[in-house]
Amino acid sequence: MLRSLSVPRRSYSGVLRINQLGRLTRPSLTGLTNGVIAIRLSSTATMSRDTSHYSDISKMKSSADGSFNRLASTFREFIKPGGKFAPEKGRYHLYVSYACPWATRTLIVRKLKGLEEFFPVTVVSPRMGNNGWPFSTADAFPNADPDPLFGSSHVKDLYLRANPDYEGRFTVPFIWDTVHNTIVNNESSEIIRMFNSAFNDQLPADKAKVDLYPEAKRAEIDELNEWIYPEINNGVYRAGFATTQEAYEKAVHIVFSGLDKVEKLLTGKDYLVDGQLSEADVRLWVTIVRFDPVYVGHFKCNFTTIRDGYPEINRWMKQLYWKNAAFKDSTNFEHIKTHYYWSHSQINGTRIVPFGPIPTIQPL
Ligand SMILES: N[C@@H](CCC(=O)N[C@@H](CS)C(=O)NCC(=O)O)C(=O)O
Repeated sequence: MLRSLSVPRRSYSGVLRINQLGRLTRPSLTGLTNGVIAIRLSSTATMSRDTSHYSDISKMKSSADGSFNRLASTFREFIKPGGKFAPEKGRYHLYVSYACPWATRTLIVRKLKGLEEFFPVTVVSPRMGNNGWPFSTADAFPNADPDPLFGSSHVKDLYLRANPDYEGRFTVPFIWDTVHNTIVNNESSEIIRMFNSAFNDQLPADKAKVDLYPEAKRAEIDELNEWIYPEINNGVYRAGFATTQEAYEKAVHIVFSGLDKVEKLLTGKDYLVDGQLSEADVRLWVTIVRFDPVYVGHFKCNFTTIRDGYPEINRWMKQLYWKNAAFKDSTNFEHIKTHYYWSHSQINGTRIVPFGPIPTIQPL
């Protein structure tokens, strides 16, 4: 496709880069008149600014003491009636990875709330290389999709389309708005809150009444989220991405003391907050289901496994997986295992994906 574009100088002065499949990713320049150049548009044309320090996770810097600190998400708008982003069918799109726990939160809640038609989903390939998350057109993988909106080759192309000056990591999940052609929100904890309530008046009664953050239980849920996120959800990453022995040991002890607390909380109970499924379960579950297949080995969280060391957590996890399709259908162990073991070459240089555990999740 050949198009004329007016582009600022810096966007065509970028260096040549080779993507993970060995392809040249600089757009080819075919003419230049008065600042208007003809660019043979490849889907990578939007990414000529050098953003490799954000897209390549193997080059991610840790803090001076060797600990991992997650950057805050930056697109933080809300879908709400009367707002810039109104709750409308056919308007939004959800981009996810099956591998990513934060993205899996959004898939689970989307399904629990029956929002499939409001948020069509695109799944990236699990092999995150030096350009970040690829779509299937750049890296074919079973159950990965092409980008249906723009034919982008990588998630980063969409971030730079939304904001050419974007500074930050190119993360999933995120919601794309086809009216303003931008990212509405890339923070899963906020996306699941929107899913929980913003579309209720357009949903059938049985789905509208599903409430994962009920008024009466909010204080209890907030209190759980407050320690489960740093100690467990992000805790496993802090153990796995630590670059000193000291930072790792500190982080891994926090993970297991968090799990000990959860084991006590779940004893004899089906849900964290008495009697009902809430967002606290969803937020914890996505980490627990990855624990034995990935975090025990890859992130060195190996004091014990969930199946051997935490019978109550294991029972809770299996029940949700085997009895609730929203959980099982949002989980793809092939994507999960491949992503972590393949993508973090700073931790697993051979990129070998372990065969076990067998089974990946135990039967009920
Ligand atoms: N705060 C974000 C975190 C999302 C996130 O870190 N996603 C990871 C995958 S699990 C990602 O896309 N990382 C890409 C990168 O850091 O380059 C959320 O909860 O939505």
